[in-house]
Amino acid sequence: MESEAILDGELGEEIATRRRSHSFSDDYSVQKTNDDATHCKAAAVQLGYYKDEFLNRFITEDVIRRDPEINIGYWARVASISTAVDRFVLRHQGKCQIISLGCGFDTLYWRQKAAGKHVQKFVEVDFSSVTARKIKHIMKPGQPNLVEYFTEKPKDRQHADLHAGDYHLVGADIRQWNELETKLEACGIDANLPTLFLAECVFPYISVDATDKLLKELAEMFQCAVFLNYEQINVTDRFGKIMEENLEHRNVQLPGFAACVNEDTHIERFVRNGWKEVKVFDMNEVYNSVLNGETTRIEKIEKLDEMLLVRQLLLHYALVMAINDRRPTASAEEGNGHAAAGSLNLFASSAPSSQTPV
Ligand SMILES: C[S@@+](CC[C@H](N)C(=O)[O-])C[C@H]1O[C@@H](n2cnc3c(N)ncnc32)[C@H](O)[C@@H]1O
Repeated sequence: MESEAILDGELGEEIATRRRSHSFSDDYSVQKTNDDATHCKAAAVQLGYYKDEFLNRFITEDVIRRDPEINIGYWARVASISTAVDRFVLRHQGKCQIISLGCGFDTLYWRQKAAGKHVQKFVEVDFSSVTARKIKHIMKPGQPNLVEYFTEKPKDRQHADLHAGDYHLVGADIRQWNELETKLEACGIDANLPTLFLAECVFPYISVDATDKLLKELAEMFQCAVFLNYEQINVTDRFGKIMEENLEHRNVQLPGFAACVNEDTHIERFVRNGWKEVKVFDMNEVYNSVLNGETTRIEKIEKLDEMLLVRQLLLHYALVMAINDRRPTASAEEGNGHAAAGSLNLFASSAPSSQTPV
């Protein structure tokens, strides 16, 4: 029972209304973070940090130029996630599914398809107000035609859900497990198929309890899953505090920051919710190893001669990789599309594993 339900009469009604409007305004500010992320990515694309021919389809306003360290930060974010996703898809030869939680206007599905990389199902989830806007952009006329990439003609349900063969976009609050589970079922998700979950700058906006519940349910439901979580780390130092204050000025609360204190807090969150192996890669480490084939080009784009600010920014973001493989064949040799659990670390070949595997 909701706590306000035990207060009857006018007082109960007033408290209920105040609580609802507070939570709506918080959620609205959180949803706006998607616009910011989309615009920052577009600014990096415009300067040539990376290619994304699809992003413009989701932009309706002028893109403002950002500082070089922000552009590099966004490039590193997109490039590292794409690298990990590519390796997962290749390892499973496409016999897998991807579920992106808090997807915003991300274009990963189209970038993957344009590069000839297919998975059996690609599901994106966000608040229904965000997915409804994304659907409008997907369906509007113009080039490139986003609908052409789907394996089936799109069916739009209640303006916030879209089902189109290999692509699904659904509106759900990921803090509400029952709602999310129902939506995943409507997409025809197969809990026995290797599954990659993505959360790119999403969990900071969600309470640790709610994220715990979500991670636990996913670990129980899926037989073989990898979770890629990109978000802040080292948030209790001066830089981290400034980052938090900046967001709070925009009315964005960060209840999930408690799990972003250091590597241990990131690892513990997954472990206590049933994920078997967890690794944390801080973005400096990723920049120096996984991405080092491109960094010379990247640093030339805006003729960066001072890397201090970039380093400081990267020190405050991490890519967390968690694995949970409960298939009976999990310990078997790789083959027939069944990769062993330990080999699912998607940076294994290129990043030193200085973190303690769990
Ligand atoms: C900073 S944006 C990132 C968007 C996208 N992942 C990216 O990196 O471009 C955070 C996204 O998480 C979504 N989000 C936050 N809390 C959510 C929740 N409880 N349920 C569904 N989506 C949520 C927001 O609506 C927003 O689109």
